[in-house]
Amino acid sequence: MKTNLCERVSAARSFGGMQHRRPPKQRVAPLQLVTATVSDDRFEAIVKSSDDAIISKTLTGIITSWNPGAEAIFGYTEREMIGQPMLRLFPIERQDEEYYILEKILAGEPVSHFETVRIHKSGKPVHVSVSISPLRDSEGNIVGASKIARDITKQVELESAAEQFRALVSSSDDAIITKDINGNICSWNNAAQTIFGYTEEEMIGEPTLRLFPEDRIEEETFILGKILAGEKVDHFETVRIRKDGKQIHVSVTISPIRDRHGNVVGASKIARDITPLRRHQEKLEHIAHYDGLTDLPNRLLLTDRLRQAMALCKRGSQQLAVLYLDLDGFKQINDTHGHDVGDALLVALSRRMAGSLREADTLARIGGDEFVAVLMDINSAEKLKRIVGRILCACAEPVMIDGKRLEVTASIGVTTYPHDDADEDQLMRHADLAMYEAKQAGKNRFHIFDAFREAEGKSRHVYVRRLGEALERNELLLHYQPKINMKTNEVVGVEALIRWQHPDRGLLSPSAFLPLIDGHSINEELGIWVIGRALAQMELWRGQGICMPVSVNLAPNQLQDELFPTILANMLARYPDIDPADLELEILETSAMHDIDAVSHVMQACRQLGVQFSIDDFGTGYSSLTYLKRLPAKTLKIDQSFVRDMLSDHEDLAIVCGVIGLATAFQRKVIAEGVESEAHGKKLMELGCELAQGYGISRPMPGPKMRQWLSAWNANPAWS
Ligand SMILES: Nc1nc2c(ncn2[C@@H]2O[C@H](COP(=O)(O)OP(=O)(O)OP(=O)(O)O)[C@@H](O)[C@H]2O)c(=O)[nH]1
Repeated sequence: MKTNLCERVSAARSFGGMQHRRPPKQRVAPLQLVTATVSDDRFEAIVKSSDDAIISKTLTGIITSWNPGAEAIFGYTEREMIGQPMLRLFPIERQDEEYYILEKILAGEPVSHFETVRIHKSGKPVHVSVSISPLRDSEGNIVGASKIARDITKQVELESAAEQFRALVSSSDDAIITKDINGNICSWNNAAQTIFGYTEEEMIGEPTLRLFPEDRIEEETFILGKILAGEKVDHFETVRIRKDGKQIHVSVTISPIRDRHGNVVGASKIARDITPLRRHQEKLEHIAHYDGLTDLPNRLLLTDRLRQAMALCKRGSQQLAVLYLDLDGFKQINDTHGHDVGDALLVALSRRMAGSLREADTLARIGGDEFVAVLMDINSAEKLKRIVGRILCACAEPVMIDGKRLEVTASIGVTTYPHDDADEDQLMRHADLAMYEAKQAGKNRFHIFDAFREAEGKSRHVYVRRLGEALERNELLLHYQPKINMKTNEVVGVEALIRWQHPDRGLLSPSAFLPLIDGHSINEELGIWVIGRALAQMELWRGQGICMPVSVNLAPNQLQDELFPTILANMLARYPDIDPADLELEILETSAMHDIDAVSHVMQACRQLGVQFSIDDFGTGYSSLTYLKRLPAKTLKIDQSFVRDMLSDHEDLAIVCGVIGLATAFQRKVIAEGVESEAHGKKLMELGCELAQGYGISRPMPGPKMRQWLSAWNANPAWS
């Protein structure tokens, strides 16, 4: 091609040389003058009114005529172009075309519908289709050329755009499909073939429904409805079926196709295969919601499922159970056999446990060797216990791993909803607390969370605050219950008992508020307050000539407080006239047993101050004799529960006898609480217990009433 072009160029140049031999002023006649046959006004009118450029030029390429069409296409006026070389319109890279054209013309040959590019006066390219014919004089000599050029820029641009579009469609990774208004496919690109597996031949004219899974057929109605309404369906994620039957996830955008009147005549659809993306998402979601080792739901999914289950329960008035399970002795397995064996055991046990649950239940692994199960539709305690028992068995059965027989057990905490009316986090926390209790109780068992106790716990802080206020507002007071020697009828002392004069609820006995602050430090505060108030009362009575021992109850933790003896010493120092031996501190048998070393140490320090001790509720704490020996208590108080029933219950009577025997053996005094009748008193004296306290003698009374009571008692002794 290149050689041809060169040849064309050199031929044209030599032709150009020939032109130079003509006289320079010789002018080529205008087209209309040299055309022998058509030279009338009509011809000129046609030329002038033509939309095409009609131009004539000499054999040297000099323009000799230029019609308005040429002006419209190339931008130059006739005046600007007459006498100018035709080359002025040629882009540099196409200038050799002029030589080629002139060569053809010189050879008497026309150039037909030659599509090329010329330059508009503005510098913009103009696409033209040119036809060039030789112009001859009357003798038939070729004297020039006539050229008709049609502006085809728009057409070329359209074709180019269409071409680009075709390239785009065929190289797209997205399926690009068009369909008619009936849903039949009109075009199908390469990517559509790749994505759906069908060739163009197989799909043209076919309904797009062929790609729809059966359960999604109605989507086509929805899509067509939108399209007919002139609306677009944007990034609609759905599922389609490949030729090989496999399901694929696609994101489709469907737009209406309109004719030039604006009527919707079909739809174009761009479908992207998002199956890998979806799989990836599913994988990520799985990782986010399932435990990597056991493939059980993790805490996140569990919380979600529990929330749904709770909503279901609320609607259907059913009950669910949350089980918090922790394996017993799992660390030992890891330590002895290695982590991998531990892992294998976790997997084996989680399968077993899951197998012992029902379809609707959920088992989740929430960490190390901890699992949570949500059991649905638990309508009886028996059913719950049966399932929990099954899980315990599933865990306790040996597992063979790598020829090793491994055995663990599980501790399970249980709570039920809505009985335990908490949110999902609290339910798990409650089950966890119950699991801890199961561990404490010896493992390989379950413990059911006590929602009632928890409710009490909630009101506890309210009580603590309220009791603090009660102390400040002087709402607390002491009542005193006499203790007598039944044999001598002598009043041997009184026990100070706390009361709360509640502004709304009236006079409250300790059982109404002390259990609610059990374990809280306000207990010790109250204990100190009681001692202070009792000492003040003793001082008052002394002024009235009443001198008798007063016993007060110590808070359980007071005996573990090393500072207590110092506090007590300071209090006693404020009442120098009171004999410390008249102050008796009553301690609970159960709290004294808690830390025998510390307790006996504090008791000894208090004894040094001169105060006495008695052990309250004796018989309820199963103290060992060794403990009893170590506690420097002068008196044992027989718990009222034994005393009250000893007349009818042989076992209680045996305990009362036992305590009296112990007191005698250890040379302690013994006093019976809960003496309600004369018969009780007589029996106790028979058994060797002379000291007594109870409703049969007197109810507790305010301090100011004591004087009156004492004189009445002395005047009328009930025991003889
Ligand atoms: N093999 C294995 N061990 C784990 C994994 N996650 C946590 N652990 C171990 O599991 C043990 C769980 O601790 P504990 O529950 O206190 O151990 P335990 O012996 O069962 O103690 P108790 O519950 O009091 O009976 C720890 O030793 C953890 O290191 C795990 O994914 N695989």
